[in-house]
Amino acid sequence: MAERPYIVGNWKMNGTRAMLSEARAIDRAAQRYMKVEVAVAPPYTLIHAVHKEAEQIGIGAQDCHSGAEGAHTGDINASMVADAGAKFVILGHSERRQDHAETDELINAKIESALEAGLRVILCCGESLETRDAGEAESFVLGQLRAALPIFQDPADRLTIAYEPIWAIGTGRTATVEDIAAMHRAIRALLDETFGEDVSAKVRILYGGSVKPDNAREILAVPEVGGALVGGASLSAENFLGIVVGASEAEEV
Ligand SMILES: O=C[C@H](O)COP(=O)(O)O
Repeated sequence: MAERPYIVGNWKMNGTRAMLSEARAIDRAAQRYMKVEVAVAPPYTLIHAVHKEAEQIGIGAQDCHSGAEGAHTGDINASMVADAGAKFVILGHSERRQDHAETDELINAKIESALEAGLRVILCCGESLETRDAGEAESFVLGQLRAALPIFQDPADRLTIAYEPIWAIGTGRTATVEDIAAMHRAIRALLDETFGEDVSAKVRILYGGSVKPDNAREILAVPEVGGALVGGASLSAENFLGIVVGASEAEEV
């Protein structure tokens, strides 16, 4: 694996200031696992507070608006999350695509705006169960990525991909390691073809979907997997750090 494994906690719509103690615990413990890059994406309301607590971990946002400042009540743009302390933004998550009808076009506009604001992007992709059962998982996922990859001029520095099969998110059901490896290989081949192998090698591909302390090591030991995007298990420092430990152990194998 070219880079350190990257373990990112996506807190989704969870967390009040009471979560700051968890963030502090994650940050302090992360200093013991320097072979792993650790980050969290709190809700907008906590980005600045977590950023102020964090010495070791990276801080990101879960979304951003595609535009500059202006009359968009309730929206937050990329410069605003960067100003609050975020260094990356998660874009294209299936919950945004489903709950907010986000299209590839809108996601692309958000990517452009995030890159302009100096943010790194974690670009999510993943198929539904129907698509997988129809045998179209790979073409669907690669189609999602083909729509966005050409925007990245400097992918080595700016892009991380998160493959998250929708049917594995929050369900307790993970894809098999064979399925994960196969999809990650297909994504890698697309990155090689789009950017060339040297640049592609610097882009990590994360797996997301019910990653927990008890399955983290097995998933993260898959050579094609460069880390994990963790939802539910990132809400407790103990569970999240269990995954960081799994990543650290998988790295030593
Ligand atoms: O962004 C994280 C993913 O949606 C995975 O969520 P989960 O770990 O709760 O399944």
